Order: sequence, then C-alpha cells, then structure tokens
Amino acid sequence: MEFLVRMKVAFPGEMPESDRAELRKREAERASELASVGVLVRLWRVPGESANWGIWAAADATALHESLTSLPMFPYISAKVYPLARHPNDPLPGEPADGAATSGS
Ligand SMILES: O=C(O)CC1=CCC(=O)O1
Repeated sequence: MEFLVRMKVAFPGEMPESDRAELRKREAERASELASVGVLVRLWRVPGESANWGIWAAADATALHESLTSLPMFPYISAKVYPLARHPNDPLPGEPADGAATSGS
C-alpha cells in the first residue's frame, strides 16, 4: 500500500546546532535503511521550508506509523498522511511500489 506523506520539521528554538546536525545525520541513516527495504520510495524537499513530501510504501497504516515513528526526528515532525488508491487511468499502474514493503520496517 502506498501513502503520500507531508512532513514539517520544527526543532525547538533553543536546540543547539550540534544536536540538530546529529539528528540530521541519524535521520539520513534511517531514511537510507527505510529506502533500502522499499518503505521510503521517493522524497522531495519543499523549497524554502523545513518540509518534505514523500511516497512511502507499507503493508498498512500501522506499519507506516511504525516506520514514521522510527525516524530520529519524529518528535519534531508533524506529518499528514494521505493513503493512495489505484486510479484506472494511471499511466504507470505497476509503479512505484508494487511488490515492495509488505512489512513495516
Ligand atoms: O525533511 C526532513 O529533513 C525530515 C526527513 C524525513 C525523512 C528524511 O529523510 O528527512
């Protein structure tokens, strides 16, 4: 199952830059792990914002939640999730996540 996810990141104003940098590093590592198992399919930055849009694949909403909460930055993320259903006129009906991410992590 595929999900369109919008995330906005808001660190507390008083968080030191070294803590932010460490979180960004751990976030990149975890994102890479989730990508390697087909859960994080695509990720785009929203220009000018600490925000992103992504395509995520998971067996169901519970598995998606487990993946999102596994992100080191999750405590500072507001996420809006849109489950995606198939459209009969989709020009690429087998893309992007068929056969990927049948489990949550
Ligand atoms: O957009 C961000 O910086 C937060 C994030 C979520 C997944 C990821 O790789 O980065």
